[in-house]
Amino acid sequence: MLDNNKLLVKVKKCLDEKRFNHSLSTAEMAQKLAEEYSYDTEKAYQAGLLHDICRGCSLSRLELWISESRWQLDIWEKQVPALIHSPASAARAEKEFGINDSELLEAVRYHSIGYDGMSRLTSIIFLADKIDSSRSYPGVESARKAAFRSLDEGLMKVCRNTIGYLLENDVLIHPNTLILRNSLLRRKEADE
Ligand SMILES: Nc1ncnc2c1ncn2[C@@H]1O[C@H](COP(=O)(O)OP(=O)(O)OP(=O)(O)OP(=O)(O)OC[C@H]2O[C@@H](n3cnc4c(N)ncnc43)[C@H](O)[C@@H]2O)[C@@H](O)[C@H]1O
Repeated sequence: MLDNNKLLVKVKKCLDEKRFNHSLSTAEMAQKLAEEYSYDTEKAYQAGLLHDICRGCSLSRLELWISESRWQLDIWEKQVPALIHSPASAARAEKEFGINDSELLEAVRYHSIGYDGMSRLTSIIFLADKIDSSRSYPGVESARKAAFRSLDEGLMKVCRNTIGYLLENDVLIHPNTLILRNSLLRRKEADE
């Protein structure tokens, strides 16, 4: 595993100040969630730091990162340029940062859209990206509290916020997030 200080310096070079601060607070939130849910806090912190390393890249650069990697875009991601930075960040983490931990890379790759059946780390990064201390949209505080009651409760709130936000903006919603939300709802109903 890379030394955290070296990683911070390298990640800082990839991002503007606002994005770097978001990545840092996502890493800190991921570390807290990992502690809460008995996961490797160091790995969660590093995944949080790396999750957006391609967020500032041009579309052509994003496509280049993907084309030179084993990662692929699905048919929905191909239609939403704002989603391409996630698989591209996984590709860059692997190639430029030398990360070879497949669980960490998968958490970076799926941090925007999630999917039903996510690992604990992927769930933590999906959540941390949306509830980190730099976010201030309506409903974020309630999602933060839910995330520390249970991972599923946090995921449910974050899916609801994300889907509502995308509907409000009349944009395409990736089906992974809809399927994740339906599955969480089913699990909740089965537990009641
Ligand atoms: N399932 C999906 N299908 C299709 N497109 C998707 C998607 N999930 C995310 N996207 C879009 O993909 C982009 C990247 O998303 P992410 O990968 O989740 O977030 P980001 O890089 O930190 O992006 P940014 O910070 O610029 O985005 P924003 O504040 O608008 O928002 C980032 C996130 O913060 C939350 N959020 C922000 N403002 C909100 C609001 N007013 N209400 C509720 N939730 C809000 C939402 O979860 C939102 O996705 C975003 O533009 C997002 O809209």
